[in-house]
Amino acid sequence: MREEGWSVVSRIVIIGGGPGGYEAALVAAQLDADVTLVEADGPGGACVLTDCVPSKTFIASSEIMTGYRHNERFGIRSAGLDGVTVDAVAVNDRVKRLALAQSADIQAKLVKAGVDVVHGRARMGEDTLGHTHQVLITPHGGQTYAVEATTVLLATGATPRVLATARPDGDRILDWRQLYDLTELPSHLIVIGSGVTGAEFASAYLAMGVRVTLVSSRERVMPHEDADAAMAIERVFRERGMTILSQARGKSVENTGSGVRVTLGDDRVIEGSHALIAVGAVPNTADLSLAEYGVQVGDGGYVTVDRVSRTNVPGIYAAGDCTGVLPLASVAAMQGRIAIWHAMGEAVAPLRLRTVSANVFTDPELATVGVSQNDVDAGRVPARQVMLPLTGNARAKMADLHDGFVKLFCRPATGQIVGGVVVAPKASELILPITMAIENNLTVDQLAHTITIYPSLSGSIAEAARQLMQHELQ
Ligand SMILES: Cc1cc2nc3c(=O)[nH]c(=O)nc-3n(C[C@H](O)[C@H](O)[C@H](O)COP(=O)(O)OP(=O)(O)OC[C@H]3O[C@@H](n4cnc5c(N)ncnc54)[C@H](O)[C@@H]3O)c2cc1C
Ligand SMILES: NC(=O)c1ccc[n+]([C@@H]2O[C@H](COP(=O)([O-])OP(=O)(O)OC[C@H]3O[C@@H](n4cnc5c(N)ncnc54)[C@H](O)[C@@H]3O)[C@@H](O)[C@H]2O)c1
Repeated sequence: MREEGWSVVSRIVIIGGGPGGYEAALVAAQLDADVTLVEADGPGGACVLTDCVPSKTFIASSEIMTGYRHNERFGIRSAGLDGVTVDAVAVNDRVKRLALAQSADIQAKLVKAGVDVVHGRARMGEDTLGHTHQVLITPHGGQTYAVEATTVLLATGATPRVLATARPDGDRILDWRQLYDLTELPSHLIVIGSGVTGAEFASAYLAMGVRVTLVSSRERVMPHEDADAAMAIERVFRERGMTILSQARGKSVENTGSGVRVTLGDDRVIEGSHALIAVGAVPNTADLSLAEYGVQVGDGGYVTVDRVSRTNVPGIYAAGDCTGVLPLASVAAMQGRIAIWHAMGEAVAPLRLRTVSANVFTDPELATVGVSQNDVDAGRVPARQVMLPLTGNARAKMADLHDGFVKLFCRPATGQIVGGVVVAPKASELILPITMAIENNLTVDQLAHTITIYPSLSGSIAEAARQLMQHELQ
């Protein structure tokens, strides 16, 4: 804590107003720095305007449809899904309205904190080899001017990767940022790419009643996620009628005027009404004059940073998706805060990825934290583990949940919890106790002694811990 009356004035320029940039700006303002944030599209960045927030809002609408689909099983009779229609314009308007409102909230917060928010673009200027860095700022509709900054934070995010033979046209061939301009639901959506983005949209459109074909380049969907979890979710997708083409690559997509024709790597052709291209993202680092300034950029154009967000050039930091460290909003925000704390001489702990929890918002959801099955199987981390299906859980039975499980990993000798996976509705809310256990070095014994609500899905987390205790005694 600083003593009363102590203040620092420091010219900080932040390029990019997503979570990496705006959270950093708030920390800088709190520390009395003179801070300018330059954002091309709107406060909140792509996270709030086009990526994370809109997709989760769309998924919230799809969950309402899922509720209608299951009501008969609970003895609730309605006209069934026949009487339920999706007003695509209303759904998408809501998505865009909430995104803009969130962006406006962030703008207000930044202004109130004293951040100078510039709507425009910025890049590095001339390297004068002095103690400050020149940043060139071009406000929308204005003249370019230069600012000398003691600290620069690059937080420019990433953009959907484009396949040259399947360029999004905003009409029938779409990237995930163009989906919300559709005025009708697709009749048959072909999703190319089964990473987290592809899986989330495939799941949400399927729930909306859309016919979905998922083109998956690997043997299973979400190849970077826990294999048991990804296979459980793939099984649910198939049971609900999704067509999944495994080990298939989208080679080209053609807009035929009335639909799309997708040619796969093995020259098979599939037809649908629309195609969603979800084949990853590329960092927004090409237009920042980084090479001229000597800022090191690694494979794929990601800015190279250390665990306190420093680039190789003193005074220049980077945070978020432009660094490729772990493309999550939560990680971007922490990298940004760490950069400012470090730059302003505050006590700062280097970024720790060990306790970052992540969630895939499919139905059911998939949440993970800590060491993974791959780490254990490859012998990188010695661990004991248990995988407990939710089918035995009383609350799951009441809610008619058949798919899902809790998996826990702990140290063999001490029982210290080191990782976990939850596949369940709202797994994003259920992963927290495991995250807290890892963060605080708790053991399965301590977790098992925690009294949980009965009946509750979280009861299965304590139950999994109990099973690992029993295992220890054998
Ligand atoms: C479909 C989708 C869903 C996602 N869902 C989740 C989720 O549920 N949870 C989660 O944690 N993460 C999610 N993510 C990831 C998350 O959106 C990103 O990790 C996060 O946006 C990264 O924040 P950032 O600050 O690095 O960049 P961004 O949010 O991309 O913001 C960067 C901003 O910088 C601006 N910019 C770029 N260049 C310049 C320049 N030269 N001058 C001025 N401004 C510039 C850009 O216009 C952009 O607005 C999702 C991603 C996608 C694609
Ligand atoms: N809920 C969340 O937190 C959330 C949601 C979406 C994205 N994200 C973040 O964004 C990151 C990137 O995810 P993503 O899914 O956008 O990208 P990704 O790179 O993880 O997945 C893209 C997939 O497309 C495949 N692919 C590439 N070319 C293809 C082709 N021609 N045909 C078929 N498949 C092809 C790749 O093999 C890969 O599996 C994630 O790791 C995650 O951190 C997070």
